Amino acid sequence: MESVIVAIDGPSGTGKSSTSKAVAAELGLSYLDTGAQYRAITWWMISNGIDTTDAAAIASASGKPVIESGTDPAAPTITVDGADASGPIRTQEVTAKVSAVSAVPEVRSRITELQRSIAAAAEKGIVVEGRDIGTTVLPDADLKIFLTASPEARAARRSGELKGKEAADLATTREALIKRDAADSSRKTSPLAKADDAVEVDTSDLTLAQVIECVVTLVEEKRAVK
Ligand SMILES: Nc1ncnc2c1ncn2[C@@H]1O[C@H](COP(=O)(O)OP(=O)(O)OP(=O)(O)O)[C@@H](O)[C@H]1O
Ligand SMILES: Nc1ccn([C@H]2C[C@H](O)[C@@H](COP(=O)(O)O)O2)c(=O)n1
Repeated sequence: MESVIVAIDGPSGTGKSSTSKAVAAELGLSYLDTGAQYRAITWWMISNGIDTTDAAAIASASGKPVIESGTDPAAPTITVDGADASGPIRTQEVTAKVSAVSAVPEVRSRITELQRSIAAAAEKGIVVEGRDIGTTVLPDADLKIFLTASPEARAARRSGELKGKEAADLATTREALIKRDAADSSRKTSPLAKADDAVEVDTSDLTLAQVIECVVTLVEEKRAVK
């Protein structure tokens, strides 16, 4: 079977990670969570005392951390300077600061290069999820999907996830999602955007299983005509 490259983009909480992992596992493909890489570099900046509001300081430190991503969809990994970063990158502090760090052009060019080399090394193909995969990172992807969902649906999903941990009420969660999407969509360098040739899937009223089935079908259709 020929290798296939699938780009899945969309705002926060639309189901990119859950869908991409499941589709990759079902089709025997690799999986890359590019948001985890931006979170990892943000965590490194915070841990190393870099002011995350100072774009020049972020730019000059951006080449320092060594970020590695494991692409097995059953057990994706992320390390920074050899240490497991999968827990620390999910804190509210990282979530609040990741948009500012990922807007710095030097950060984006470094992480984009890393993403392209990982995709090129995936022999059977890969599902890569993020914000600018179809537009900038892999503009020649075989299939581009843009997932959307209403802010209400996305906030409800996130609140369900956070229950008992760093729980916030629904309205606060909704506002935080909207604020992060606005920052990610309005930055100058490769903003969150739908590629012209992407297939848009509104997941608001679909179960996760339905979204997975829809994307698997789209990949299989692409493979059949390759
Ligand atoms: N169609 C769906 N119906 C109900 N819940 C869903 C659906 N898709 C995803 N979820 C749930 O919503 C939450 C967010 O999903 P996921 O992390 O995959 O989104 P995401 O787009 O990758 O978000 P982010 O960009 O913030 O990482 C998870 O708890 C997931 O199980
Ligand atoms: N291709 C990407 C992926 C992610 N980012 C930034 C913007 C997001 O707010 C942040 C965290 O992503 P998440 O873990 O929520 O998917 O990372 C980006 O700029 N480009």
